[in-house]
Amino acid sequence: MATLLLKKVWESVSNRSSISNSNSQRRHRSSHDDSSSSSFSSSIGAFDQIPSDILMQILRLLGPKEAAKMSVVCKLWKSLVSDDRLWIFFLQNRQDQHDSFDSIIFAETYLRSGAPLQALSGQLTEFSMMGIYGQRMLVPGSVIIDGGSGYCKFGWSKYACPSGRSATFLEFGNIESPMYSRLRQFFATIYSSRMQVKPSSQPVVLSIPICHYDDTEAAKASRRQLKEAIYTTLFDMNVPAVCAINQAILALYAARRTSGIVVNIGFQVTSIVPILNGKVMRKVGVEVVGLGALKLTGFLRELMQKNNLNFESLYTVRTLKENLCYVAADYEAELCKDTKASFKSGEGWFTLSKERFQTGEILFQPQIAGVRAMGLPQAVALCMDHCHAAELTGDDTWFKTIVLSGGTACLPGLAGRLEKELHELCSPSLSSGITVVPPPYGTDTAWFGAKFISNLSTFPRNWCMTKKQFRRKSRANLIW
Ligand SMILES: Nc1ncnc2c1ncn2[C@@H]1O[C@H](COP(=O)(O)OP(=O)(O)OP(=O)(O)O)[C@@H](O)[C@H]1O
Repeated sequence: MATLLLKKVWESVSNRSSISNSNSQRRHRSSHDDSSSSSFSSSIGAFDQIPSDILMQILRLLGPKEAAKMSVVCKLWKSLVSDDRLWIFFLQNRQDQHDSFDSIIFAETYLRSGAPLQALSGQLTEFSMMGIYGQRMLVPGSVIIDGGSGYCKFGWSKYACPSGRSATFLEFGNIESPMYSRLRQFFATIYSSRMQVKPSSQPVVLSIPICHYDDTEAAKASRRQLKEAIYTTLFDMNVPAVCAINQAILALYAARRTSGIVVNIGFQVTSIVPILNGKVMRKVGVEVVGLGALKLTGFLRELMQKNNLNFESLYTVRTLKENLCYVAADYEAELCKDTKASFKSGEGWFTLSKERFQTGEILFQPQIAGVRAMGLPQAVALCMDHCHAAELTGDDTWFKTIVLSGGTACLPGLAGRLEKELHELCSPSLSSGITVVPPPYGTDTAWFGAKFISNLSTFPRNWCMTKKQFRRKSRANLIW
C-alpha cells in the first residue's frame, strides 16, 4: 500500500515538475501568464482529492531527505513540507541522535544563543522546525569529556551514552608536576588510549569542576588560571574548537532548566550552586559541605567492620553501597523495620540491614560519622535564604527547583527526603513550590548536559572558542 502511494506521489511529482518546467518556459516566452502559474502552484493534480493529513502521512513515509525535495515541486507541497509538525515527527524519530524530543526542544529554545544565554523568550515559533532539523544534521560530532574529581566520563556527542569511564587520578599522572603537564597527560590519555581519536578531528565539550567557590579576587584568579590552562593545553594539541562549561551548569541543563540550585554530591565534597539563566551566582554564594562519595564508602566500611561483615576489597564496599544502600524517608521509623537485603559482589554474597540506610543518613546527620558539617537540608535552605535575600529577580521561583547530580545523588529516596526536610525547614513563603529533582541521567548527568549543547543546531558556532578567538580574547573573559 505504502509503495503504491509513493509511486503515485512520484508520478505526481514528475508530472508537476514537467508541467512547471513547461510553464516556466512559457512564462519566459510570455509575461502575461500569471493566472495560470498560480493555479498550477496551488494544485497537486490527482492528489487534490486527498486530505492533507494523508498527504502528511505520505511525507512522513518518505522520510526527511525525500520530503525536503518535495518542497521544490510547487507551492502546495512546499507549504505541506514546511509544516512544523512534520519536522517534529522527524526530530522525534531520528535514529542516530538518541536525544529525547523534550531535550531537543529545551535546548533549541533556551540554549541556541550560546553563553551568556540571551533573555529568554521561551518561544521556538520564530524558527522553523525544518531549519532546525537541517542545521542539526550538519552539526559535527564532538568529543565530550566530564573529568570528575573521582571519575572521568568520556564519549561521543552522537552516541546514546558515554563510551567509557575511568578513575581521573590514573589519567592525571604525578600530582607534583605543573598543571599544564598534568592536563596534557590527562587529555592525551583520553584521546589516544581511551577514545583512539585525533584531537584535531572534532570540537570538544568539556565539563570543568566546581572549584574555587568564592567570589574573591583570589578565587577568580584561580578559576581563570585553570580555564586558561585547559584552553592552552587543548589548542596546543590542535583541537579545533573548545567549549568548557561548569559541571553544575551542565547538570542543570540536563534537567532541562536554566535556573535553579544544583546540589552536586561529588567525590570529596558536596557543592550547592545557585544558577540564574545559566550563570553561577557566586555573589549569592556557593555552599560547600565536606562530605562526598568517599566518606559514604568509608562509613559503610566502618559499619561493616563493626558488624563483623568481612570483605577483602574496598571495591566490594563501593559495589554494596551502589546496589543496596538508600536514604530512609524517616530515619527513626526505619530503625524499627526489618531492612535486610543481600547482594552478590565479586567476593560472594553479602547481607546488609541497617547499614543500608545508615550510610546515606550521614548526608542528613553528618555527626553520625563524626563529621562536623551542616546537614544537606540545612545547607540547601541556607543557599535558598541567600538567593531570597539577594533579590535578583521579581520573585523566588528561579531557585525553587533543586537538581541533584553526582553518583551519590543516585541513592534511592534521597530526593524525596531532601524535599520533605526543606519543606519543614523553610518559611512558608519560601517552602511553597520547592521541587527536588533526582539526577536526570544518574552518574552521567553533567555528560548529558554537554551532549545537549553539542547537538544544538548552533553548535559549535555559538558555544565554542577557536584557537584564534582564544588568542584574541582578553583574560577577563575567561572567568566562568
Ligand atoms: N547508585 C548509586 N548509589 C550510591 N552511590 C553511587 C551510585 N552510583 C555511583 N555512586 C557513587 O558515586 C561516586 C562517583 O560519583 P561521580 O562520578 O559523580 O564522581 P565525580 O564526578 O568524580 O565527582 P566530582 O563531582 O567531585 O567531580 C562513586 O563513589 C560511586 O560509588
